[in-house]
Amino acid sequence: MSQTTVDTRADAKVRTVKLQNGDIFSFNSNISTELEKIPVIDASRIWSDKLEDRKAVAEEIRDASRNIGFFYLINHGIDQDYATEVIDQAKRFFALPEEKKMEIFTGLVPNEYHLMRDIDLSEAFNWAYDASEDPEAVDKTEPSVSIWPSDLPGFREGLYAYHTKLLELSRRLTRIFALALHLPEEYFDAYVRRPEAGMRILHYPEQKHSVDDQNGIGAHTDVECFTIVTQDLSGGLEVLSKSGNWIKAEPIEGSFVVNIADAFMRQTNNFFVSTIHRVINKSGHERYSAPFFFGFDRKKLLEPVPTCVSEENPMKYPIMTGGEYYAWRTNKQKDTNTCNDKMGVKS
Ligand SMILES: O=C(O)CCC(=O)C(=O)O
Ligand SMILES: [Fe+2]
Repeated sequence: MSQTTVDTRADAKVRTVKLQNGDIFSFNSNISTELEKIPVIDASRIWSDKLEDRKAVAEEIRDASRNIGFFYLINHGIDQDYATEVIDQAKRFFALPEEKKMEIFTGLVPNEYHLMRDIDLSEAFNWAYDASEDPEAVDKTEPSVSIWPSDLPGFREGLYAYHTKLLELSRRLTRIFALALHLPEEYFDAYVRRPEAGMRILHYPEQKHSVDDQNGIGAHTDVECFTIVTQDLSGGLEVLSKSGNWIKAEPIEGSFVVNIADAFMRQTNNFFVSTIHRVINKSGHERYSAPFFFGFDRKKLLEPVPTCVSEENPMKYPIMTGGEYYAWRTNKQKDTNTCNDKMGVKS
């Protein structure tokens, strides 16, 4: 996640948001609207044996990914019990005493307990890809890096049961994204044999302050290829549309909210858009969510997608591996003020 600075002073002429990658966006009002809608896509066809079905759903995903960078997936085929279990485990974890949670606070991202109450009103627990929980892992001996709370039986198991399902869905979605980019279906397969697949559970206490003074999570874009968000029924996720309005991503029971993230926007030469979003919990009660951040193998070169570059539209970014990009990006996050980096957009 890339946090931002938002200038929303009452006397500010234009409201702007500055992302960690240096990009500055303006928006009309800090108040969210339901006037624009995020597309709802029936995912049952991604599992169809018929290529025409998979291509049809890919076209819907293509439109959503380039126009708004966000869409809902319904009928995705993952049993609701997995999501319910993860939200229940989140409630159990965040209800632990502060000292207990701080035992696994590392100050590093990811793999940590993460307390953001000073800036944003939320707390998070992150965990990483684990080869032993990936039925398709290429190297089952790869050591696990996540840190787990002690004395919480069933916690790790409940989280990974869902994580493993989302991994399978994401590999399938990667194929659909290849079709969406008018490439052979297997085009990205080699990038996701050893994917990045961090996940987090989040707890947002009810927010009392105004949206100008506080957010659950401030305006940001995600870092990897795409994110799959499971949210409870509280509402609060908002998306900044191209027209400069904050659109509510209203909860749809049993659905996922999927959004394009920065690495995919970069690889598609800005054809897909990584859209700014935030969370404001004014629901009157606590909110829980579980985003899954899916990315390509850090060792692979993030080559430009061939259908997104041409002589008239050359690649806007230097080509680097996923690992180099991630290192540059996390460094950037530490220093919001440096915008002129050779690794960023070509001038
Ligand atoms: O809680 C949510 O609905 C989204 C959280 C999010 O955007 C993030 O963790 O990057
Ligand atoms: Fe996000």
